Amino acid sequence: MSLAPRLLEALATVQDPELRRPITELGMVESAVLADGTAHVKVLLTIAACPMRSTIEADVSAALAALPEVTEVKLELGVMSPAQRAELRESLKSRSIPFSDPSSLTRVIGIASGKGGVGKSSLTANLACAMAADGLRVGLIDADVHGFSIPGLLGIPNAQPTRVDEMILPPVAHGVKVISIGMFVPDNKPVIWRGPMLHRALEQFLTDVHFGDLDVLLLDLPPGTGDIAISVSQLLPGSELVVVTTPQAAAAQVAERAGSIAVQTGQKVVGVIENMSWLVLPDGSTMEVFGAGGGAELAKRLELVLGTEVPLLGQVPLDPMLRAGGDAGVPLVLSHPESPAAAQILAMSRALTRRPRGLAGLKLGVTPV
Ligand SMILES: Nc1ncnc2c1ncn2[C@@H]1O[C@H](COP(=O)(O)OP(=O)(O)OP(=O)(O)O)[C@@H](O)[C@H]1O
Repeated sequence: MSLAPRLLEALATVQDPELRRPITELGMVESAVLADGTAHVKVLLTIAACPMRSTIEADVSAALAALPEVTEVKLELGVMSPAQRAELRESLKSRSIPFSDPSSLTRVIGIASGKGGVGKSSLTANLACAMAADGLRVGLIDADVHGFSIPGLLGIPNAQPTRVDEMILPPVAHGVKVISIGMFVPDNKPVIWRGPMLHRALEQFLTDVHFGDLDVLLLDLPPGTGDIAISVSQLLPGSELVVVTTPQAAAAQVAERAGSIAVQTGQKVVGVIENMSWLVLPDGSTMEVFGAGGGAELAKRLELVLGTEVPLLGQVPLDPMLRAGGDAGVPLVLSHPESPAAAQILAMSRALTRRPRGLAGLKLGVTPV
C-alpha cells in the first residue's frame, strides 16, 4: 500500500456521506500514488451496493483534481473485505449507548403527548429540521411504534438504512439523521410488539445505529404513558421530555398523565407545547377551534406535580400549510419559515437548544487543589 502525503491531504477533505467522517479516517483509501501528474487512487467502499457510490466517486475526483500538481485522476473503486469492515465497525461502534454516557454532550429530548392526533409527530419533524437548519447535528428516532410517520413527514417514506454488517447507517433527510421502526417493517404492516420487544428495538436503535456525534437527539414517542416511556428513561437516564397538547381542557388532562410519568422515571420535563391553538380566518380574526388555555394549564399542573419549573414553550396555530408540508415531506419551517406557525416552532427550537445545560455528570476537566 502506498499513500502519497499530498494526495492524502486532499482525500482527507472528502467525507463518507453516510458515516460523515473523512474517508482517510475510515480506512477507505487503499492506495494513492502520484506519477507524472496522474493521481492513481483506489478507494474501498464499505459494501458493493453502496448507495453513495457516485457521490464518493465525484467528491474524490474533485478533491484530487483541485491539487495543482495533478493533471489527471485515475480512480478505482473497490470493496472492503469482511476483515476491513470488521475493523471499521470496531472503530466506529461503541459497546454501549453513547447518549447515556454521563459525559455525552448530546441533548436527548423525547416528545410526548397524552393522546394521538395532537400534532406531536408533525412538530417533532419541524423541530428537528429547524435545529438542523440552525447548524446543529440532529438525530431523530421515530419511536412511535404504532403510528410511525416521521419518514413520510420528512419526505423519505421508503428510505432504507444502509447496513454495514450489524451496523446501521441512518438515512439523512433535510440534514436530519432519521431512523424509524417503520424502516424495519415490511409493507407498512402494523406493529404489534409488546413491552420487551419494544425495549429491545429501542435499545438496538440506540446501540447499533451509527448516528455519530450529535448535538441533539429527538425521540418521537408514542402517545400515552406506555412501555416506551419507561424504556426511554431506563436506556437514556439523562433524557428530557417535552409534552404536546391541544388547548382543549380534556386533552390537557390526558397529557398531564404523560408528563407526570416523569415523577417515576426521574426525567425532567423541559416544557409544554400547545398545538392547534387557533385558526386565523380570512377576515384576519382568530377562531379558537379547540378552546383555549390547555397548554398554560398543563404547564401549571406539571409544575405542581413535578415540583420543577415547566414553561409553556409556545403556541402553534392551526395552519393548512403545516399539514400540506407534512404530506409533501417538506416541513413548514423549511418551506415557509416566515409563517406564524413556523416562526413559533423556530423560536421553540432555539429555546430548547440554547438552554444552558446542567453540569451534573459532566467532566469539567479541573482538579481541585
Ligand atoms: N398546527 C397544525 N395545523 C394544521 N394541521 C396540523 C397542525 N398540527 C398537526 N396537524 C395535522 O394534524 C394531523 C395529526 O398530526 P400528527 O400526525 O403530527 O399527530 P400525532 O400527535 O403525532 O399523532 P399520532 O401520535 O397519532 O401519530 C396531521 O394530519 C397533521 O398534518
